[in-house]
Amino acid sequence: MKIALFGYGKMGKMIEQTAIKRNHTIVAKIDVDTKEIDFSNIDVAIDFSQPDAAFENIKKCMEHNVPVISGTTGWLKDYDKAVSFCNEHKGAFIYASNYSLGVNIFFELNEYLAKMMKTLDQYKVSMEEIHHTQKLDAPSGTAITLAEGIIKNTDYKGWKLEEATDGHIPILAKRINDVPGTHSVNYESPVDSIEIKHTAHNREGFALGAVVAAEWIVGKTGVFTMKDVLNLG
Ligand SMILES: NC(=O)C1=CN([C@@H]2O[C@H](COP(=O)(O)OP(=O)(O)OC[C@H]3O[C@@H](n4cnc5c(N)ncnc54)[C@H](OP(=O)(O)O)[C@@H]3O)[C@@H](O)[C@H]2O)C=CC1
Ligand SMILES: O=C(O)C1=N[C@H](C(=O)O)C[C@H](O)C1
Repeated sequence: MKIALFGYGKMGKMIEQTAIKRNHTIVAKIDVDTKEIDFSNIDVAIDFSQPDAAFENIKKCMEHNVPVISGTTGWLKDYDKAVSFCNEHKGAFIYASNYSLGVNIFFELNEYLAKMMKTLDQYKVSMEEIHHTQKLDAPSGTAITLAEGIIKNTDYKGWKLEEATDGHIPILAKRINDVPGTHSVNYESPVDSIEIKHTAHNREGFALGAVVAAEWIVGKTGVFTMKDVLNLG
């Protein structure tokens, strides 16, 4: 496949390595200064750029009928607009807050646990995410997906950064040098606690998942998720 990378930072570079190992070709590396893009030579675009750049990049690809894999976080206020735009242009689009297989299994586990905890009022949930200090958004996209998975299956009304007492899930976002991404969900009662945790050791899992999603989407039309790609039901 001929892949265009929107964003050639930490993730763009890792995706390039993974794509080449899987016999794909990187035909474009696009950043904020790129003036012209030859969309006729692109099979699929992968966007790991910045929160304020992602939506415009995604729309540009859809306008030119190029399927888009979106990994950038922190732009989700525009997600519904991206879905409408994709449908209007009969495009193909996947957004995932986290492309790693392990985190997508963790998402399923989180929802299963939330269903079991729904009626157990003695347990209070909280979440923690830890990332490197260059990260622009907080909480992480993955933490938001985890919170949404709990909210969907319990009576929690929403999430809040740090302290939360009024039916919201508190999320603590920590920034520590070089941490690729750690997420934990904790249920605390007066007598015990239950914690589930995912720790990324490096960025390879994110990159592999994004390339697998790119391979999967070519030739399809519609808006999909990693559940579709990984057949997680
Ligand atoms: N979904 C997932 O699985 C994962 C998602 N992410 C997300 O991916 C995004 C990128 O992460 P990461 O690679 O670590 O970040 P980096 O900051 O290392 O890379 C982002 C790159 O995007 C470039 N950029 C800025 N503006 C534009 C633009 N308009 N078009 C194209 N590129 C642009 C930046 O260039 P410059 O430096 O010159 O500004 C930079 O090179 C983040 O939102 C992060 O949260 C990260 C890991 C996994
Ligand atoms: O910025 C990062 O690095 C990461 N961002 C994603 C997120 O916001 O959840 C995924 C991963 O945790 C790494």
